[in-house]
Amino acid sequence: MKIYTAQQIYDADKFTIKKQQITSAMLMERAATELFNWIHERLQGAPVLIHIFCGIGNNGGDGLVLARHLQDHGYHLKVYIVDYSKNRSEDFLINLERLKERKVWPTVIEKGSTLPEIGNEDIVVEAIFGLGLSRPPADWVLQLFDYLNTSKAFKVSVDIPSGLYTDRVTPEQQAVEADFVLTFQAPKLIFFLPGTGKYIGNWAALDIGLDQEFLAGRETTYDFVVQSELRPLYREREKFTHKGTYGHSLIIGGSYGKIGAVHLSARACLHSGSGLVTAYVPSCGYIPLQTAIPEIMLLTDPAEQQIEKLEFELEPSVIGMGIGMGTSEATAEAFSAFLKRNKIPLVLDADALNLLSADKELLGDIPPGSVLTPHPGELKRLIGSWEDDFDKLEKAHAFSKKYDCILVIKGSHTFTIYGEKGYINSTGNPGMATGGSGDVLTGVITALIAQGYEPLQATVLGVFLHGRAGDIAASEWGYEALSATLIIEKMGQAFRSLVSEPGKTGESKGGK
Ligand SMILES: NC(=O)C1=CN([C@@H]2O[C@H](COP(=O)(O)OP(=O)(O)OC[C@H]3O[C@@H](n4cnc5c(N)ncnc54)[C@H](O)[C@@H]3O)[C@@H](O)[C@H]2O)[C@@H](O)CC1
Ligand SMILES: Nc1ncnc2c1ncn2[C@@H]1O[C@H](COP(=O)(O)OP(=O)(O)O)[C@@H](O)[C@H]1O
Ligand SMILES: [K+]
Repeated sequence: MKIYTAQQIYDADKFTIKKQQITSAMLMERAATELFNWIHERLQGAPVLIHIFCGIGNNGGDGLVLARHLQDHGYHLKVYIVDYSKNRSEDFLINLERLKERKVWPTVIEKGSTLPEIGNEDIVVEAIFGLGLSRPPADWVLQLFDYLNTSKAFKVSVDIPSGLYTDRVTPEQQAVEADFVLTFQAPKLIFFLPGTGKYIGNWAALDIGLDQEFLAGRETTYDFVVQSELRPLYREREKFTHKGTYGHSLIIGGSYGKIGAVHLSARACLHSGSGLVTAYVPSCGYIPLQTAIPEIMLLTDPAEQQIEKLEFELEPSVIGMGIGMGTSEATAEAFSAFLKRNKIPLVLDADALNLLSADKELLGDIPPGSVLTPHPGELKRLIGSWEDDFDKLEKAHAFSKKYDCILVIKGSHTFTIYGEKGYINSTGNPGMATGGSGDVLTGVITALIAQGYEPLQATVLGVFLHGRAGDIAASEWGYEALSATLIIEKMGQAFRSLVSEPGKTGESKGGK
């Protein structure tokens, strides 16, 4: 699902209006009718009080159309005009007249107005600012946002939470904290970034019939990856195949007290379809790993407690490395010498990333197309600190281009960055914020590369399946009890769901 910029949406509006020979007011009618249908379907005429706060632009116009439809269907409502400017849009004015024809007279809220009482059981719909916000709102408007935020009423934002920009974040940012955002046509990038996503409890994208051909023709930087896009990538196993068909993964890592990390990666790799899995660990890992996972093979470093040599004859299809490996001087030296010799594709995580951050020259030695999977702390060490999420993305793209690597920014919505492009993951849950879940991801991506998936496809698919397995595990165990091992156990179901379930598209988890 492409993520469009505000300008691309405005362009699509214009194109659609021209091609379908409709007026902009008709497009607004269509958009707001979708809003109404969504709400009506859920409320079914319930006698709840709905407060609708409208701005004076087209976002406010949507609010007015919604108010008219709710009024026509007998809902109990109060409508307000947040009068932050005298530049009313044409379609706002048309719809204000249409509402007044129904004898609904909105209350004007301006600087100094007493704000309306909102009950805990009421519903607030806010259509104050949409994509058009271009400068900080006036203080009294910000106070209104605060007032809405302190209310316990369920808050629905139209298109985006008022106060958020679509293409930047400001340090003083103040916005409506929406329980639900009903957004037009496609989700917006800000829904998925930690700094702005927290204003979005949940969201749904409403199809307002913008021209599909025009939209499909737009180049976008980001894609919100949904199941229907991944399904065609999935390679079914064929009958006359053998373990050699599905690659040999080598998992390198571990140190005294952190052998479990290799256990998790290797097991995840095994359960994600790698034909063969070997682990390379310090000698202290031999007995526990051999005992815990009989299906894998082991190579050991001569050193007992940490990796100090990193030499082996094996020629695996791919190497996943760094988990639990430590960053001691001896390990760093072995790692550096290994990188100079190695030509095999790499998936680098945890301490491999920390070692690269400590000596950035080593980044020149990683094979092109390698996958790096940092969590935010590791990312900061790799690319330096950032001012906000947009700055972070810019630096991540620059890093990926400079070192020709795939950068996986792990988080609530994991971003896979490769060159100019970014892929936003749609699966996963806060239960996965538990030690070892990243080690599992390393194993999953490694296994997919071993099976012949291109590294970028393997990464995007692996991140999705890892999150899906976490979601399946959470539905059974809840968030608190979720553990990395439980994620691995659900990998099979995650693969199966890719082919057997229809998959949701227009609606997703939010940031709260
Ligand atoms: N035909 C269309 O273009 C459609 C637009 N739609 C709605 O239109 C919205 C965009 O509408 P607009 O472009 O009118 O913009 P908004 O309604 O978001 O904002 C209103 C106007 O306020 C002004 N403004 C921006 N920041 C301000 C500030 N801090 N203080 C005071 N004034 C400020 C701007 O001039 C802006 O145009 C979308 O988010 C969506 O809700 C939908 O109705 C679908 C169709
Ligand atoms: N709140 C969350 N929502 C969705 N996924 C999450 C959340 N928190 C963590 N995850 C996922 O769990 C994994 C955690 O990785 P990481 O921090 O490296 O863990 P560890 O180092 O303990 O293995 C990542 O894939 C991340 O995307
Ligand atoms: K809004």
